Amino acid sequence: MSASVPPGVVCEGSHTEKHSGGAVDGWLAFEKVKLYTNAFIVEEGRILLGYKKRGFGKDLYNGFGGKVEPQETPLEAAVREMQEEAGITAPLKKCGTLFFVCEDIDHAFHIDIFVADEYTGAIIETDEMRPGWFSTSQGAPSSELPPIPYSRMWADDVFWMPMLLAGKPFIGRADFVQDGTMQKWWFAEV
Ligand SMILES: Nc1nc2c([nH]c(=O)n2[C@H]2C[C@H](O)[C@@H](COP(=O)(O)OP(=O)(O)OP(=O)(O)O)O2)c(=O)[nH]1
Repeated sequence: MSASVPPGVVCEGSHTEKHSGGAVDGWLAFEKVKLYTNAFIVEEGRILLGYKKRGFGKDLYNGFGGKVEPQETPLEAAVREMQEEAGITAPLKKCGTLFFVCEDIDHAFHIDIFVADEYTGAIIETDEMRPGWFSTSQGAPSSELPPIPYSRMWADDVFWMPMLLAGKPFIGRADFVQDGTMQKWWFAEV
């Protein structure tokens, strides 16, 4: 199916809507868009997340990422951020794109999401992130790792993370109001 996608979401081919909802009809308005990255290591039934120690998204678990600098491609930025925030180098591949709008921030976030199934280097805690492994097989009694902590992640992640883990490319948008509530969302496989 290829029905229209939310404003800000770019979809060149066809897509299949997977999740949508929210308490309001309209999407939040935005003027400027800034480019960001977010990257994950997924290997052998586990995923590397970082507990964000400061700044935007403080106290939430997330992938490793940040702003794309003017001279960089999103892939270069994703590799750099992974090195800066977790100390490792990974052959990242793009797996999705997220458009994120916060009522109290003057720009929208275009976030390219990357994943790799291997890395080199030693994982380290940094000033920004405390990395840790989580089980990707939710509820599997044999796993010694904790399950993915969705209740301590951005509220939209539970919708697209299963597509990332299944290796299915995805797009989506989530709007948040000032108190941190997600007020509208839409996600699709592409
Ligand atoms: N999982 C998830 N990540 C999100 C959402 N919204 C959102 O901005 N992010 C990510 C994108 C970026 O990786 C990160 C925001 O970047 P940041 O605030 O760390 O960027 P920054 O400019 O401070 O970073 P830096 O370049 O200085 O390292 O949060 C979301 O809804 N879910």
